[in-house]
Amino acid sequence: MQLEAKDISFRYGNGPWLFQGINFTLEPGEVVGLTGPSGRGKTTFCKILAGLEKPVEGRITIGGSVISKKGYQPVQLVFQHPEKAVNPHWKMKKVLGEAGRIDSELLSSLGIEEEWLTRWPNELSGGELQRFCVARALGSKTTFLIADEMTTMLDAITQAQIWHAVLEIAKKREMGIIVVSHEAKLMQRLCHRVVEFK
Ligand SMILES: Nc1ncnc2c1ncn2[C@@H]1O[C@H](COP(=O)(O)OP(=O)(O)OP(=O)(O)O)[C@@H](O)[C@H]1O
Repeated sequence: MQLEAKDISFRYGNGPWLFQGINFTLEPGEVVGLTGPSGRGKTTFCKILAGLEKPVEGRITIGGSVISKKGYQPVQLVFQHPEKAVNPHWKMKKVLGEAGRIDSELLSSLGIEEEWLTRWPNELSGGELQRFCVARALGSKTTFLIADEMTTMLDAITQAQIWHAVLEIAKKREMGIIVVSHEAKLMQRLCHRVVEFK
């Protein structure tokens, strides 16, 4: 089922319009890049797609139906800074628990070591923590993943390992992905098409 944004307009409070009348679709299994200058509203648009921000106009649907606020959210978002996305008072096993049951194959494909599960978030490196955020976003009910600068702060090897694992899973599950990045080479390598936010 397709993820569809129809006639989306948004502004914060009474501020200027960030964007108006945006139409966008993402098919299952499709990898689409989102690029454009800083501050144009890419992250805001991603939040709207994931139901974290309400559009002023327009609607988001999956297979023609508005996504319910209750229960597991099928559109999952991973941001650049994992330390802002996890509860510092929860050990990693509990952090992962938010996604429901996570299979150990997924954890090992993301390079997550068993021993890390008993640690606190501040006992992991940024790259290690981000692997957990990716794993958490890939619960079995996720149908679309939004990667907003997901690997920007990581070294090339970690970046490659994470994307390899994510793309394998996406292929297996026919999951659609949005990649937000300023790195043209990464976009070229990963995406079927790229949309520019002007
Ligand atoms: N909660 C908020 N309240 C008011 N303004 C906001 C809020 N969040 C973001 N903005 C503003 O909205 C604009 C768009 O921000 P957004 O983060 O969506 O842009 P972006 O295209 O993702 O930028 P970047 O490429 O730098 O990440 C910016 O000018 C930002 O200052």
